[in-house]
Amino acid sequence: MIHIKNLHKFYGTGDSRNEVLKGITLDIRDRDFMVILGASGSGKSTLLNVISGLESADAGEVCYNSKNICSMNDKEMTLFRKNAIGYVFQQYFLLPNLNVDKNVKMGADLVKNKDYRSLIEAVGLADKSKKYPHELSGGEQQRVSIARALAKQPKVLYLDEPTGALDEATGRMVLDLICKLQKKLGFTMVMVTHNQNIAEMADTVISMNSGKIRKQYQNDTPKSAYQIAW
Ligand SMILES: Nc1ncnc2c1ncn2[C@@H]1O[C@H](COP(=O)(O)OP(=O)(O)OP(=O)(O)O)[C@@H](O)[C@H]1O
Repeated sequence: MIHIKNLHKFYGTGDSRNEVLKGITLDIRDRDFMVILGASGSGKSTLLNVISGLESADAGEVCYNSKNICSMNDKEMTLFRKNAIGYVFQQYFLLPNLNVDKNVKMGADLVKNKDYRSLIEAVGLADKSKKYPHELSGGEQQRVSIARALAKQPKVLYLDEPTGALDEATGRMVLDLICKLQKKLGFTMVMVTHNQNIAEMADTVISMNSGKIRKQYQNDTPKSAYQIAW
């Protein structure tokens, strides 16, 4: 369980000081698939970055199993991110001079996971494991970045617009894959997206506006990537 309590985040100083998170309180259940929706600039990515430990909070708490990451020092935070968290972004951030196998191995090596090749297989790229990122399509590169994130065996996977750079058919395929892997491996998943239709796939949906949560609801029967409109 992740407990987020009265979280505040500011950017800038003086007259240009901007409160981007205005007291967010939220619980994320283990194994939940949570989608965060909201207009551009509402604070979705900032919330994701703060609760995943990529950015610091200015006030409030983010507790993983009762441990508040906001009071961790740099060393503790690095260890926490390494051991507990996986990230997938709209840009794939693959290393261009490493092939698929080596890109995924990079994630696996952080936690000494010897079984990372099963993930390359799970994302359907076993036959392309010797290819370099520039030899792959966008959807294939995103699948590599998902395999790399999961090779760390994270307890929570944070995704920021993972289908933002993909066409509809590829986006559906990537979402379907992520959801199947979540069911199989049992991690918690929090995804930021502009695409309101994707919210129908989630267990829990958060809607943000001007740095606050305006709406939160559960889907009793989440849809699959092939059942939603796009
Ligand atoms: N590093 C930063 N420095 C200053 N302001 C920032 C920084 N990052 C974000 N902001 C501001 O914080 C606000 C929220 O940004 P954020 O990226 O969290 O919104 P978002 O809802 O994810 O938007 P989008 O959907 O367009 O990605 C915006 O007004 C943005 O300009």
